[in-house]
Amino acid sequence: MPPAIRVEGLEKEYGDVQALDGLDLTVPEGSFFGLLGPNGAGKTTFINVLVGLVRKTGGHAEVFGNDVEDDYQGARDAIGLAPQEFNVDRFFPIKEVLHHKAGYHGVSEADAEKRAAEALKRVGIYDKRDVRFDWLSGGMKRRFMLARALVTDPDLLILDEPTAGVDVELRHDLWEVITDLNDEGTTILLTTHYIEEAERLCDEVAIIDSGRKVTVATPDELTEKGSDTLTVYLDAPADETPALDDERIEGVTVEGDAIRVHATSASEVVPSVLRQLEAQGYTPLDIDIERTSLEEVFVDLTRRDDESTDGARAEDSTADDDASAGTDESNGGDDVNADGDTASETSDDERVTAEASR
Ligand SMILES: Nc1ncnc2c1ncn2[C@@H]1O[C@H](COP(=O)(O)OP(=O)(O)OP(=O)(O)O)[C@@H](O)[C@H]1O
Repeated sequence: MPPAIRVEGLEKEYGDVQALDGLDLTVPEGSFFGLLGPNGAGKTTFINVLVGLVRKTGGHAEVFGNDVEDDYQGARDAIGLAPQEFNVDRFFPIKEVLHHKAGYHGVSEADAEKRAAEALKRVGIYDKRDVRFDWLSGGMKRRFMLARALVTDPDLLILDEPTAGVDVELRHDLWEVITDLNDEGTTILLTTHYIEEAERLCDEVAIIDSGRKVTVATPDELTEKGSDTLTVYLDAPADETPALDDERIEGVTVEGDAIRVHATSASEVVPSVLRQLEAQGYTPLDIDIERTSLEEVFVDLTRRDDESTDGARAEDSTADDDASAGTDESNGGDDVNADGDTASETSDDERVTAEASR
């Protein structure tokens, strides 16, 4: 069985902007895979290439072995996408929006109805089935986006910041729904700015920056890349930095009565540090261990040193709005299916492309 996603040397240029710059990534079937990256890293562009909303300018991309361009329908039918934007037809009851969506992907009329009901039940808004999208609350809209992604019973569920701006309770509800789906075998690709979300849910995380992969690892492996801080509080201020001999120690600093020891795993060096301090005449009273968070590792791995960064990001932010809607302005709107989709899909993801490129 081919992997859920395999991309090699993937490139996308928007005029002068290199949104994807030789991205290599493999998402195994059945995994819960997180995609992290700072604003403008290329996450949405990557997703849009997979679902056929943006045409790549180089490299190779396939979904369950289907080339995203040469076998667009095969790739697209395997994917359920919950995009960042609420790109939903607002004039129909939500159950009809789901029927249309299922029908577009070849699901029969009778099955479409059943699937729509199941999807709405799963996300907890079945009682709202006759309501138009606009009349749903913000939280229900987020639930609906997930239902719409599920209605085709996809093998690969792509969630682009599914919990952005939702309250804690809904976030936990959505986590439960997607965790259940993953347990049932659905591969999940999740982009998020909530590091805690990636840490809790994902079995593997890819960090991308400037359109390239920085690293792929489990959340645990990533946090191990950072260093912890062990603080030892003494009975009196230290006059000088004690010499601590242990190859696991990366650095020692002193601040009054606090000695801070940086090490890959602070808890492992506690006995050795205390023993050495006591041998040098210090009296430790208390200790505190601060573990590196995935967030710190992430910031470290994606930190940009040059000062031009802020300016570059500021410019990015306007284009980002377009990116998330799947348009492709600088290329004159060369999206793969901006024009190619039938009316039955015009209420869906691809309609946005057409609208946005007007
Ligand atoms: N339609 C477009 N036209 C021109 N430039 C674009 C377009 N879409 C995206 N870009 C640029 O491509 C780069 C990658 O954008 P993309 O939206 O894919 O990043 P992202 O990682 O999804 O960001 P965010 O986390 O802010 O959603 C950015 O520099 C962005 O400005």
